[in-house]
Amino acid sequence: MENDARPLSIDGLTVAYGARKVLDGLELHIGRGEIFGLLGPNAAGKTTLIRTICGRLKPADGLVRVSGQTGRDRLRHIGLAPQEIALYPHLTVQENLEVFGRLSGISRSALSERVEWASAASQVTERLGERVSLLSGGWKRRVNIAAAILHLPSLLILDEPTAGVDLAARNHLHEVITNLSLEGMGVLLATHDLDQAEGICSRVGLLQAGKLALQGVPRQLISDAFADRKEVIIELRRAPPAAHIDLLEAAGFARQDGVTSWVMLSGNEAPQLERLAQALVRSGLELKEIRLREPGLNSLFLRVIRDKAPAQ
Ligand SMILES: Nc1ncnc2c1ncn2[C@@H]1O[C@H](COP(=O)(O)OP(=O)(O)OP(=O)(O)O)[C@@H](O)[C@H]1O
Repeated sequence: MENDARPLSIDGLTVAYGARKVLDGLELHIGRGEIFGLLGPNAAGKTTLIRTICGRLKPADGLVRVSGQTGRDRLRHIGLAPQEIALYPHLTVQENLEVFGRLSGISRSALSERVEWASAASQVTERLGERVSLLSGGWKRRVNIAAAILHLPSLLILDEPTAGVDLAARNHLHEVITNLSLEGMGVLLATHDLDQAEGICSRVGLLQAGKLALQGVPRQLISDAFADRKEVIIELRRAPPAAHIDLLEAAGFARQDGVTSWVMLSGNEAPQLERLAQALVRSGLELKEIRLREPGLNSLFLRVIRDKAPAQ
């Protein structure tokens, strides 16, 4: 697009470490007010993509534009809240924000107003006077975001913003992120948490083989893939022996977590849970529970990853 002023516009991005291409012709566009969920298994290249957007890796090919700017000019439009908390633990929240504000080039006269705005937007105002080392993980993550937005970026990049925080703190962070998007920021949210992505992202993409394999609105992607089909979940009392694993796999079940939880996508007909449970018990499986679940992003991405994985 000519004069593309969207918060993020990436065309044909290829990044390699030596001969190994990690990103291969990737396309990604994030509009104002959009929260884009960057998903992908370990080593898919999420960090590589973030480092390239932030100018820390040089692409072999392609163009990254942030608010229409390329090269180093784009960097001042980016706010990055890295996965590792990047704050001075012995300084107070206010002192941290002042230091980061000065480092990002905010003038002394504008600094206190910006600190006030960023701390209100990240909901940390009540903790401004506290030392960062005394804050819980959830509060630190919010201060991390406040530090990233002081210079009013158009693109906010969040790398696993809720890693290691409890549910209440996670919901609070979601509120902060959603409010920032409502102010017009484009948000790139890298996460392993598919429930989180489904809950707050306007669009998501699965990074696989150097490209965004699936991109779209979460609910739409799920209904396109599954229509009205449901997932049958079974929980076993103990790990099944090899013969039973073969039997489960032959019936269409795949492992969920560990070896006692299995999932199967139903056909278009409503599944007969009772009959299925009886058949499993007759074949010797120690069934603890059987239930239905609506498929979600988890189910979709597991399916894509499995389908594309090389045969063992
Ligand atoms: N500096 C480097 N030199 C060589 N290879 C690298 C380098 N950094 C990353 N890689 C490789 O590139 C691939 C992508 O790594 P990257 O860290 O971008 O993935 P990721 O999706 O962020 O993973 P995770 O979810 O585990 O953080 C991996 O196979 C990794 O081993």
